[in-house]
Amino acid sequence: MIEVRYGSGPETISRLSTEELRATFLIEQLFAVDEMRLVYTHVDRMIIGGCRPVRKTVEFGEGAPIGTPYLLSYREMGIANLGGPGRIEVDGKSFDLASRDILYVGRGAQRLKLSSADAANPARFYVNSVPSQVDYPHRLITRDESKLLELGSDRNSNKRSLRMYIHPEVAPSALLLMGITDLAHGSAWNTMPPHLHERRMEAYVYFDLAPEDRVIHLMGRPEETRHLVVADGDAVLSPAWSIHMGAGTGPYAFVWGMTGENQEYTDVDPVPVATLR
Ligand SMILES: O=C(O)C(=O)C[C@H](O)C(=O)CO
Ligand SMILES: [Zn+2]
Repeated sequence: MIEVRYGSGPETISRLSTEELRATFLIEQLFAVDEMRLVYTHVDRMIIGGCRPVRKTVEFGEGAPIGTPYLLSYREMGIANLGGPGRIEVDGKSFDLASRDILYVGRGAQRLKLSSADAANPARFYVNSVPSQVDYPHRLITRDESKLLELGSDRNSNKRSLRMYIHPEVAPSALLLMGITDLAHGSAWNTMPPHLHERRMEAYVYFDLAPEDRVIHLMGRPEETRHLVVADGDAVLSPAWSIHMGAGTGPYAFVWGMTGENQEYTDVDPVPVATLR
């Protein structure tokens, strides 16, 4: 079984109730204990998943739910570890992931096994997978190997460190991009100025949020924004027509993943804040 999200067009967003908006664009509490939860989205066919192996090794990779021999017969995948140290075995080859490392899994992988080094401090694995017709080797990308961009300012409460992991300048892939952004202490706003990228969709998962805190995530057309109130471990879908930005009531970080026509991180149209409605 795989959950399916069909998404929605920009013309319907103003008619959706809060619950409908959440059911369409928000994936709540993604990180299931001892099982891989996978959500198949029809937003550029990105599959989003999450898992916390605590008492056992979690295995996945079957293709039946998506009609292919294996899940990754025609797909590539990024798996970020957002928790304690963990291990991923891909067809018998082991990769040890520290917190904030990302594993790139190339097309053709068949069986994946996920485990935690310490059940008291379990790994938290976050998955983005997109269609691929190219073979790139599996590759562990450590936090130190990622490309760091320091963004924002204290004045705008949007200081943050953006790290690119699956990106042409760091680790090649067919069409997946993936990275992690950390807000600086005292800053609240991510993705400022907001932007659109007509040629790519995007997904965020927010993490390292205290249980009592929330991120107010803004989405929608610039001239008609909506908001989603998001908790730790929730993922948000951002179709190509939607802005994506947010402010937290406390410290947080998020993983961003993208796919579409290109991998040009700078192929974006900034939207001046003053034009938002
Ligand atoms: O805080 C940011 O800025 C981001 O992390 C932006 C995302 O990477 C993004 O929206 C890429 O298109
Ligand atoms: Zn973006």
